[in-house]
Parts: sequence; C-alpha cells; structure tokens
Amino acid sequence: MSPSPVPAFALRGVSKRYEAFTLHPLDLELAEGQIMGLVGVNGAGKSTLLRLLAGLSLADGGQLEVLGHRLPEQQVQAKQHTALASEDMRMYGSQTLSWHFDFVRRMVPQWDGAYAEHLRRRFDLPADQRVAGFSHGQRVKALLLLVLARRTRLLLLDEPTTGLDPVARAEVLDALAEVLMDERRSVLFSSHQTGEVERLADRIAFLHQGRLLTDEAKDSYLERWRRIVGHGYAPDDLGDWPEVAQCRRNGSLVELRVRAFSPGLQERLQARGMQIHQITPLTLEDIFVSTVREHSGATA
Ligand SMILES: Nc1ncnc2c1ncn2[C@@H]1O[C@H](COP(=O)(O)OP(=O)(O)OP(=O)(O)O)[C@@H](O)[C@H]1O
Repeated sequence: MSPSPVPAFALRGVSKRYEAFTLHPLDLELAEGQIMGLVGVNGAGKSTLLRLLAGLSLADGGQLEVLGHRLPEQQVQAKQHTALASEDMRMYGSQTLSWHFDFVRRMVPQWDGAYAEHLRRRFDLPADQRVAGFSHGQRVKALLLLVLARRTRLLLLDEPTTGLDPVARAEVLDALAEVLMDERRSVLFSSHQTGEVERLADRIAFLHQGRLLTDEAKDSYLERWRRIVGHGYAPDDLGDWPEVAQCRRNGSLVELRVRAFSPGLQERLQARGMQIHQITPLTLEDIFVSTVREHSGATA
C-alpha cells in the first residue's frame, strides 16, 4: 500500500484571538498541488490565517501542519518550503532589484535566478533602479517575483493583485497560472477579486467574521447555487427552506437565490404553485454577496 500523500497544510481546531477579533476553531486542509482561493470581506480573518500558516504568528489553540511539519515545533523545515507574499513585506528601498535577487539567492538554496530574470522582464521591472522609486504596482510585482522565484512547494499569497492596473493584473495572473501548472505546487491565495478566484482556484474557502463558512471544491460550490425567477403563488415560508439563501418578491414576481439546487427543489416549488421562468447559475461574486448579506442579517 502506498503511503497517503502529505497535505500542503492541515489545520485542526486552529484558533487565534486578538483583542477585538477571534478566529474561531477551524479545520481546513489543502491537498498537494491544489489551489485554494480564500474569500471574505475586510476583517474576516484571511491575513490572520495566512500569517498562521506562514509561521509568522502563533495559534492559540489547535494543531497546524505545513507539508507534514508541525508548527511551531518544526517551523524551520516548514518555512524552507513555504513562501508568503503580502503587502506588509518590505524591500530595502535604497537597493535595486538586482541587489535583492542576490540577497535572496544567498539565503534560499532553491532560488531560481533564470526564472527571476524571466519574470523581471515579463513584469517590465527595472533591474538597476532603487526600489524606493518603484510605483505601487511595480512594488507589488517585485514582491511577488521574489516569492515566486523561490520555487517553494507552498505559496501563500495575500491579495496578490491588489492595486494593479488591468494590464499588470493580467500579467501577474498569467504568471500565476503558469506557476500553478506545476502539479506539486500548492497555493492558498486571498483575494477580493472574485473573478480571479473563480478562474484560478480548485477549492474555495469562505471566511466570515472569523468563522469558516465554506470549504468546498469550486465546481461543486458553483454548481449548487442558482438564481430562480418565477411568478405566481410562492410559499410564504420560502425564507425558512434550508436551500433558499435569499427570497425577493416584487408584486407577483419572485426571485430566489438557492444554495442547494436540485430538480427536486424545482418540483417542490412548482407543486406549491410557483411558475418558474428562469434558472441560471450564479457567479462567485453573486454567491459571495448573498452569503455575506445572509450572515449579516440584511434583507436586500
Ligand atoms: N496583530 C494584530 N493585533 C490585533 N488585532 C489584529 C492583529 N492582526 C489582525 N487583527 C485584527 O483581526 C481582524 C482580522 O484581520 P485580517 O487582517 O485577518 O482580516 P482580512 O480578512 O485579511 O481583511 P482585509 O480583507 O481587510 O485584508 C481585524 O479586525 C484586525 O484588526
């Protein structure tokens, strides 16, 4: 029997408490080679989770393993194969990008200089200009480059395209898509760009107010959500049906957003007098907004 594969990371009951925020005990696992998109509104706890996985902060409870290494006990081994890119990271402003290449190369044995140079040209970054003079977008791309060229097995990316113009964003996403074709590379990335998550991720993790609401394969997650539009009589208790996330009525018109569509649900609605005109899929953006509204108690 072959040994069971080691997950990129595995969290069991991991929690973190700050003065005004709690990351509630959560279980989360990512198989090697998979890409997980982490979504949630501002302050949901995404960066907190990424920092725990990067070994930059300590969990208050639970067990955390990265590439089979327990944190914090085996963090040296875990950090060898893990890289975090986040806006908080700093470069040495008085030094150039070439200097940074050299600096990281001396510390990181698996640094891929040829790939770093390839990305530098692709991202159109100057090699010999002091990085203090970089624009925001140049800085974001440079930080990402310095992380990607380390060729680590686990990549943790905290909003990797924030503040980039559409052209720069496309370049970065193409570079990421290229990296992600490597089947042993695992990635957890947070983003407010739900379109990016929809395009790149294999799995979706949804954090809200420090709680994990969803951890599911992207395809099945998108598949089970639907918008149903119809008219006529619709049951008064629709809001209580577990499949229904949102229900809006406008005269005789009824619009539902359902989180667990099935032909059986359609039949039940029709049996209760609703004439259905349209059943369409929802984008991740639609699902995100519906879920946040539902959990924030909003009605619209
Ligand atoms: N070191 C810290 N000390 C105290 N509170 C903190 C610390 N780090 C994070 N927090 C709090 O934890 C909460 C979650 O922050 P976090 O940065 O994880 O959210 P996020 O989902 O990444 O948000 P955003 O999308 O805005 O980046 C916030 O209320 C933040 O103020």
